[in-house]
Amino acid sequence: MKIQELLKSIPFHQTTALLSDTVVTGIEVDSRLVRDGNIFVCIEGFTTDGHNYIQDAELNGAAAIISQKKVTANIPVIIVNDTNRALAMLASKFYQYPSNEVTLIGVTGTNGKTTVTYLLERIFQIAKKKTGVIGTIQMKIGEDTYPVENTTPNALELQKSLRKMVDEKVEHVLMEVSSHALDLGRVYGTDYDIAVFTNLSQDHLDYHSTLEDYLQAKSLLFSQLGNSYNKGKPRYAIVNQDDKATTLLKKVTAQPVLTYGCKNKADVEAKNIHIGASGTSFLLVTPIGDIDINSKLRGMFNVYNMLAAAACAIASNISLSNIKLALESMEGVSGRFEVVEEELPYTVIVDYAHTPDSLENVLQTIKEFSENKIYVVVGCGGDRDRTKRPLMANIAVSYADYAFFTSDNPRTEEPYRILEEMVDGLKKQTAYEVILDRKEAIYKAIHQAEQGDVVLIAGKGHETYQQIGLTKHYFDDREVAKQAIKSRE
Ligand SMILES: CC(=O)N[C@H]1[C@@H](OP(=O)(O)OP(=O)(O)OC[C@H]2O[C@@H](n3ccc(=O)[nH]c3=O)[C@H](O)[C@@H]2O)O[C@H](CO)[C@@H](O)[C@@H]1O[C@H](C)C(=O)N[C@@H](C)C(=O)N[C@H](CCC(=O)O)C(=O)O
Ligand SMILES: Nc1ncnc2c1ncn2[C@@H]1O[C@H](COP(=O)(O)OP(=O)(O)OP(=O)(O)O)[C@@H](O)[C@H]1O
Ligand SMILES: N[C@H](CCC[C@H](N)C(=O)O)C(=O)O
Ligand SMILES: [Mg+2]
Repeated sequence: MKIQELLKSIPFHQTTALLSDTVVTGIEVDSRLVRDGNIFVCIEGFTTDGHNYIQDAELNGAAAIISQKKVTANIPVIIVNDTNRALAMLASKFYQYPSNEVTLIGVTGTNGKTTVTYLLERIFQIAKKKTGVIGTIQMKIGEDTYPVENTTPNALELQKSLRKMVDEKVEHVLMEVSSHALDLGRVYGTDYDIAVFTNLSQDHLDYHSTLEDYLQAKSLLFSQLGNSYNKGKPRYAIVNQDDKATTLLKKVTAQPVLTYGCKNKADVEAKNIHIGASGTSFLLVTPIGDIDINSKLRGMFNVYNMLAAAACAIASNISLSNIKLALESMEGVSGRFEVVEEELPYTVIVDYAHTPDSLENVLQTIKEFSENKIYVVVGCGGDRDRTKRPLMANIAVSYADYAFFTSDNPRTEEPYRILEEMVDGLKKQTAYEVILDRKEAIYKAIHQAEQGDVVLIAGKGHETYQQIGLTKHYFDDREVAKQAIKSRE
């Protein structure tokens, strides 16, 4: 694409040199990956500043620089107010607005995003639509999977991935949209057909200064809904009527709203809810009719996830019978309430609960069906919201009979300090121990379990690493749990 054509996507900019008829061969944000004819976009990061690498980019053959500062270079420099936003606009144009060519569903909220996207994947697969998924676990195109760094990729990766999906005939894309992504403009210029909100509770207060700030970031998905390029498509906002944050989301969206809930009157509701040890049943009440659902997913929080997915499916013209078939055939999501081995005298569950609210939900669910003691193995991530540490520790001991506090990705923090911050906040004398090494903690918990006990290993779910310092060491809670179970025999 000619550079003049590409630059039409960022109308207000200044150039330091007259631009030739240069053909842009690609866009790059990492100077080390720049190739001949690429334009290099300088991003101010959290660790370093892309503006420091302009010379590297030049040496690697960059054709032009997009900068938000006055810089000197031997190639044209295009100055914009905000390079993050410019990147999103340029990438959307370079990849020819792929979000206009698929039905794009964005899911945001503190908990349940991954679960809702996989419920939707199942629903659209049952309805014989080719799907793509972008989220915490991986990126998926049909059945092909690709590793990811972030829950929501940066704008460049996102537009590239969406184009690949269009090329591979994907019709419905289900993607998680994190608050970081919304705040950093990773999804500007992306045209969502449906925006879904799960819930809001405390997380990420390291990044967002207050809960209001965090909500404001999440609300961008709703205020941006339908403000993009293709004006022809119907769009919907799907919101949780039982969550206070929904009031703001309804205000900021200009699109029709479909509500779901169990407590307050909503368009899509669950009635006669029964939460059992092996699954959940309820009557799904919707504007297009009512239908009984018998799901293998456990916990009240999963009723909410199923309602969010069902509301979204209804907005996408999927029949109730297909919704039922999909919800009932869903076995679960990797690392979410995953029972490690069936047929044991005790139960071992691996779950991705890494926020106070999710930990409480999952422990509440276990408490409802457990016959005996509950053991919990849990930690808190390093370089992340410190205020959730004492909250999670208190929740762990108030539901479990015994807690093992252990490492969960200490990253660049001193691992022991994180655990100290957890236990220092404990409000009552209680039964717990601190075991720094996660494998040792899992072994000890599993070795103590007796008939009818439940061991919950929380926080890492599907993750296959333990990050200590800057190094990710291979670690899978499910594999370690299996080894611990075997070592008892
Ligand atoms: C805080 C944050 O969002 N960081 C993201 C950011 O990294 P960074 O700010 O550290 O980038 P940096 O290293 O300072 O580099 C700045 C710029 O200089 C460039 N550079 C750097 C070196 C060089 O030699 N040449 C060069 O050009 C880099 O390519 C970059 O463009 O940009 C990277 C590339 O896009 C991201 O992978 C990285 O996410 C890190 C891994 C991260 O942990 N992010 C978390 C907090 C996050 O975003 N999480 C949310 C999910 C949260 C949830 O809902 O639970 C997510 O969406 O994943
Ligand atoms: N609707 C919900 N409400 C509260 N807790 C939930 C809900 N759904 C799932 N959980 C809990 O949160 C954990 C994470 O679920 P999930 O991965 O679906 O959320 P997520 O929003 O994608 O998280 P992340 O922000 O890490 O991407 C689950 O393992 C479960 O313990
Ligand atoms: N998306 C979340 C995942 C947290 C998972 C937990 N295992 C941790 O490392 O804190 C984050 O990056 O904050
Ligand atoms: Mg997720």
